[in-house]
Amino acid sequence: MEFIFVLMLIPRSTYLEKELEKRFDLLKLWTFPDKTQFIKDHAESVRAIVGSGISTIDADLISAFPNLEIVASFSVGLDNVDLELCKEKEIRVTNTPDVLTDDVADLAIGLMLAVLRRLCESDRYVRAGKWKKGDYKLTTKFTGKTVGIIGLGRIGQAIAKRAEAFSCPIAYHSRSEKPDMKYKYYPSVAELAANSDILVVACALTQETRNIVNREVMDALGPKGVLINIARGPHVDEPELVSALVEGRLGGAGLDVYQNEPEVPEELFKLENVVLLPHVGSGTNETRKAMADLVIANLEAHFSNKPLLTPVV
Ligand SMILES: O=CC(=O)O
Repeated sequence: MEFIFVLMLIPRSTYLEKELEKRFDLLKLWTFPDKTQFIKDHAESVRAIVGSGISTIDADLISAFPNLEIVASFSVGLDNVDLELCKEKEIRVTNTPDVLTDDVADLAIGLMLAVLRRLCESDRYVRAGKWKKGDYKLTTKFTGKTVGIIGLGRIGQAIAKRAEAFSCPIAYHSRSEKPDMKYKYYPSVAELAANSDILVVACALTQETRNIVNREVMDALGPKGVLINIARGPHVDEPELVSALVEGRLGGAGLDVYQNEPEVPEELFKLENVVLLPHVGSGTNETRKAMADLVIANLEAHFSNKPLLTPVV
């Protein structure tokens, strides 16, 4: 497909870049030192933007390209895209659901095990030669713990299925009860937290779910409770989380996402009951390739006037 200008905002996948280059005229924003000049020069030509889940696609960016037809995001989350404006301007939006569900759910379970069984800390113990001086301390059992999930969408359900294999009772909170689900529903997040050993954030980030894990929720989870966040940093009141962990009001946390990535509150670096990952939920070779293929398939469908594979708008 020649002379279709596609703008990629940040480098996320060399495979995606190469495959896009085979099919479109790819413009890589990060390679242009003067972004304002770049936008002036290419305002009329850009017909597609490839987003990434972490790059902001707001009113300013959208309005800078009057011939923009589609935003194809290399992510499932679209909280960084102004969806309302896209709707208004009839700009199509796609994301990459399903293909990353397993990886993100696997990682959530990995974080639960890592926090409760202190996997990272005991690895550091061996590497530092401390084992020769004595055994590592006892940790906390995972099997059978009650797992509370905020958001029982695709990823929430995949986490529930995996946790069930560890004999964990499952409970959840979502906007409304899902009658076809056998898990216990709590209409409030604080109630869910009070009745869970491990609380997992697995919902989309929206105005309603921003700071859904606040001080009240952390206090309800309590000094033995563990918070896992594989969704988005702004779901959690981060300064409150740091205080709760530092003061021992919360038992531990496994985090893949933060409010201001790649910044991570340094107070957390000292805590053994915290496992910190650099936003790698979908970060496997297999899944990132599948996500890239889906981005490309959506763009190809759009520019061949075929139905989009994973349309959101
Ligand atoms: O965070 C990653 C995604 O939304 O896919």
